[in-house]
Amino acid sequence: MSFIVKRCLSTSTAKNAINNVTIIGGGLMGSGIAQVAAQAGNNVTIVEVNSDALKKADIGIAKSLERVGKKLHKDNPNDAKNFVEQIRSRINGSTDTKSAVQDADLVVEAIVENMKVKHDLFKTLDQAAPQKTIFASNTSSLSITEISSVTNRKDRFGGLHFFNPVPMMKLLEVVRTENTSDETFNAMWNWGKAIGKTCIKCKDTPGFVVNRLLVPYLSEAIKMVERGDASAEDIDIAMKLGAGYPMGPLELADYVGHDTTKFILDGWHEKFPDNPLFEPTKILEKFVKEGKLGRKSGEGFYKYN
Ligand SMILES: CCCCCCCCCCCCCC(=O)CC(=O)SCCNC(=O)CCNC(=O)[C@H](O)C(C)(C)COP(=O)(O)OP(=O)(O)OC[C@H]1O[C@@H](n2cnc3c(N)ncnc32)[C@H](O)[C@@H]1OP(=O)(O)O
Ligand SMILES: NC(=O)C1=CN([C@@H]2O[C@H](COP(=O)(O)OP(=O)(O)OC[C@H]3O[C@@H](n4cnc5c(N)ncnc54)[C@H](O)[C@@H]3O)[C@@H](O)[C@H]2O)C=CC1
Repeated sequence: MSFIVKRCLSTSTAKNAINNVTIIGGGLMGSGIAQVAAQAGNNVTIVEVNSDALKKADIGIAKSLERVGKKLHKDNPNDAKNFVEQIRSRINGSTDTKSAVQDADLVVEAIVENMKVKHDLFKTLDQAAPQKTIFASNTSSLSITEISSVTNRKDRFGGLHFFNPVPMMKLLEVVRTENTSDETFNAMWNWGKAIGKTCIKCKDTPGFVVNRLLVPYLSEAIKMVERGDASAEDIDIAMKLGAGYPMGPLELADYVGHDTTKFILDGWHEKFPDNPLFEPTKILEKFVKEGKLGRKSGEGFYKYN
């Protein structure tokens, strides 16, 4: 009996199994997604625009894995080192989008938050990837239905929205459109669980669940600074000590990155022009113009070294 059960399980696992994962974009989010997939045993390929970007992703992943390795192997630095090397050996880098998806079971897109750029990418991916490949976007704020509209695999397309920093944040929003098939949704859901995330099911509505609530909150915090209602430091202290958040809203905005924040804001302003929450802000415009993108560039509301 147990043999039959096992055989049935392994057959269904094999059918929906996701082993080869290609992540497009190895920035803040893509490198974290690559790391957790590799930690779960997947063969991972990261696609970036050039070799410098791949190198940066590799360094970021190594640093994060060292933190995880130290925790897992507190008393044995050698085991910690082996852990890091073993996981890194499952991650390859490429600058050739087409060849990187040839054998992919799943492609997760984590490039800039811009519909046109995402459309250009998915047109290329749709031509290059085999029929079996599931496509997912990690978009924060764009419609998955609209992103998928340029492909011929709308049934094999969904959203996998991770949270920053990916290795630490337990949630994964699994987004299905009207066109996402049950098989695709189940494969994405099972993969999310297999890589250790707690999954929630979301419809393709603006901001899904978390960002529908988080964006107005961050937006109002930035407007409070702009109006001079309180300093960034005091607002952050207030929300940490008064509401129990691990980071204040301005620290969090620095953590997300102001280029991404501005992309989100501009996109929602275009979509909801009458909503004052999404009106352009001078602070964000200035930050992005000056290259002050937050933690990743060394300065935003705060300075980092
Ligand atoms: C006016 C208009 C404005 C428009 C505004 C529009 C705004 C739009 C923004 C929308 C944002 C969209 C983003 C999105 O789509 C969704 C998101 O991702 S939102 C972000 C969600 N993330 C959070 O909320 C993070 C909250 N912070 C935390 O949970 C903690 O602060 C954090 C875990 C990041 C760090 O913990 P902390 O105690 O503060 O610091 P430590 O450095 O001590 O770390 C604790 C612990 O964690 C380990 N660790 C941390 N980072 C990593 C890592 N990258 N890899 C591995 N391990 C990591 C660290 O080693 C520590 O472990 P110990 O065992 O405790 O030593
Ligand atoms: N920053 C955050 O906290 C979160 C961001 N997201 C979403 O994840 C996506 C990526 O965001 P981040 O990682 O923060 O951005 P990022 O700017 O850190 O990384 C994006 C990476 O994509 C690369 N890239 C751009 N075009 C590419 C292409 N055609 N092919 C290959 N690589 C390409 C860039 O070189 C860059 O390294 C966005 O859609 C964003 O909305 C989702 C959750 C949280």
